Amino acid sequence: MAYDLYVVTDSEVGRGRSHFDQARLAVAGGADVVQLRDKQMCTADLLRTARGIRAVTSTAGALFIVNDRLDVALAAGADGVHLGQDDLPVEEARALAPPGFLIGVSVGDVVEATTAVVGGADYLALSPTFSTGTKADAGPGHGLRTLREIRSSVALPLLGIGGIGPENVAEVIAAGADGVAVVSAVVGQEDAVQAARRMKVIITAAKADLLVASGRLMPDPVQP
Ligand SMILES: Cc1ncc(COP(=O)(O)OP(=O)(O)O)c(N)n1
Ligand SMILES: Cc1ncsc1CCOP(=O)(O)O
Ligand SMILES: [Mg+2]
Repeated sequence: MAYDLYVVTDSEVGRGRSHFDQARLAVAGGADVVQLRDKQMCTADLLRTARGIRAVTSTAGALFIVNDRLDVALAAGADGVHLGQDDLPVEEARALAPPGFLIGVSVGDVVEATTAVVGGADYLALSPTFSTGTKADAGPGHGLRTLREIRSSVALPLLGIGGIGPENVAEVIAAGADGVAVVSAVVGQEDAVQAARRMKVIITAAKADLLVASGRLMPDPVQP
């Protein structure tokens, strides 16, 4: 399961585009995962939107995650749900979800990370990794030292989220993240497809650098 580039939709940052259009552009640019995140829509609209994004992500071979709402995720046939520390506890979601349904959990330290693992999480997101203007209540960034600590404590896929863009994504991967979740770096850009492609290129190169450094991949030969 690839989590390299995980794009979260946002009605305020998304330049007036619908969640569906943000998702369509994200997958056209190579996003591996799309999350529908909306705190304002009524449940019926959220479900209609989720069904549309389910279709476009399935066609593209990308994963589809719904933020907060296990009920909507299940009704739309999403691949999973993302839960924060104040949302439905992961063990409750696990008990309700069918086998194979993905549950992601936001964590801020090693204790929250190990608790989420015990509760049955499938992936973790260090939230926020850096400070961000996109989520008003996100608080200060936990930073790369915390990311490294979590990486060395848990084996689950680990994402960075918050304040990540082309300028710092390679550092986040080098610190041990399996991928990054972004809002403004993709859906906030005028050319969201190109922005996603650029992020993917940087992530892929950063992962290749790590493999070379670990001796598991031969470097490209230097051209004469
Ligand atoms: C991939 C990912 N990581 C973190 C979050 C934040 O979740 P949460 O802390 O529950 O905050 P809200 O997004 O619900 O405001 C996320 N949504 N996705
Ligand atoms: C949804 C969310 N959860 C933690 S930070 C964040 C917003 C990240 O937005 P950006 O990528 O624009 O910093
Ligand atoms: Mg939440």
